[in-house]
Amino acid sequence: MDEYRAREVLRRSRQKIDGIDRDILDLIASRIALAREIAEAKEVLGMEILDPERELQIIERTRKIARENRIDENKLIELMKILMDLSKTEQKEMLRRQ
Ligand SMILES: O=C(O)C(=O)C[C@]1(C(=O)O)C=C[C@@H](O)C=C1
Repeated sequence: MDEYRAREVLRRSRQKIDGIDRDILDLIASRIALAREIAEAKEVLGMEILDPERELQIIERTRKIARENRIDENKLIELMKILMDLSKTEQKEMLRRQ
């Protein structure tokens, strides 16, 4: 790869990463919106916010996907735990405000 091409690859790849980051953040916002809906449903059903069995399913699925894509599984699981923590914080906040 010559220097001209390397600069082009850097520029284009960063542009794609910016688009992907935007999509990831939009998807996180959609995930949180769904968690808010779930909080309402759980309240009606008299269910706890925390569902350890569901969280375990999500973690196991993440582990599988990490392995298939050769991504550090502990890091990816950490990321999913952060997303689930975000949901729970939002859910608690939502129910507190009611
Ligand atoms: O699926 C649920 O019951 C949710 O409330 C969503 C969610 C999640 O973020 O994926 C959050 C908290 C629960 O402990 C399990 C999963």
